[in-house]
Amino acid sequence: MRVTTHRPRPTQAPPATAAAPVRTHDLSVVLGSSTILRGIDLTISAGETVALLGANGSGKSTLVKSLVGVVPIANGRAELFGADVTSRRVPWARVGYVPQRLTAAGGVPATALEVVSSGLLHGRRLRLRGGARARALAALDQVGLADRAHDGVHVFSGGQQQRVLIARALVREPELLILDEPLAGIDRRSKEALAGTLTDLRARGTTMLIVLHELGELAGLVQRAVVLRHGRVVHDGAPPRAAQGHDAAGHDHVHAHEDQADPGTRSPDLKVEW
Ligand SMILES: Nc1ncnc2c1ncn2[C@@H]1O[C@H](COP(=O)(O)OP(=O)(O)OP(=O)(O)O)[C@@H](O)[C@H]1O
Repeated sequence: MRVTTHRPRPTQAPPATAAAPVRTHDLSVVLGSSTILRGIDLTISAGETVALLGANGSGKSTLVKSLVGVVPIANGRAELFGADVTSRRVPWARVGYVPQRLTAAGGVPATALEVVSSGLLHGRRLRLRGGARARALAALDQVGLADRAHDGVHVFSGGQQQRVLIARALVREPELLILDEPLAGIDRRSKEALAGTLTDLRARGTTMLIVLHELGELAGLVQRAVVLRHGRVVHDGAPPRAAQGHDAAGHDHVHAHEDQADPGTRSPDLKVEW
């Protein structure tokens, strides 16, 4: 069943004066006694699709968490749509965020429609408005799960649960979508469905920041890659090509871990494996 009730997004470019969806300046994050991010300068303009890449522990999740205010900023600043993320001015209704490795079920029996509808609730709105059901169905349709709307998410596969959570972020029709490892641990069919969803969103002008371990199914979608190593940006530009043989069946995807890599002895071409 295809439900096509979502409202078309205007396609015209934002005014030249519009604040960038994401901007950081000299951003540093300290967790415990460790400096996790150092001097991050990053601007993402409206409509861009940016991959945030890097080895395990390089700071990717910490960076997106600092953008959505989940971890404190030690130095510098981060802004969403021109509003400092530590202020009350952030237009959260314009932002969708799906954290890493969160299941939709959470031990609570709920249907996919209920989980997605909850995305329309927030601090000041604890009751759903008219039209919420149609919007939730449309968001489920965007991730290819409209026909499973009334099924309990506890019976869904990991990939389907991930798609429900993405639908929960999409139901508010965010202008900025931040996804942390959306492809991790999901089956190939779900990956392809997700790639299709994100391609549609890009066509509608949604700005996307996607944390990825490797480009994989999203290689054709990503326009720009920001690569972190040891909490610093070491590349910001064209997406890298996959390492030779990385896509081959049987490749074991062994990746260097930041904690294990010794900067003094690392070979020059052991940059970040994706
Ligand atoms: N709450 C915390 N307290 C102390 N250190 C932390 C905390 N959270 C994360 N770290 C450390 O910060 C570093 C960066 O972690 P982060 O999760 O941002 O990396 P990542 O690039 O997203 O890795 P992965 O690809 O494995 O998800 C790691 O060394 C991690 O152990």
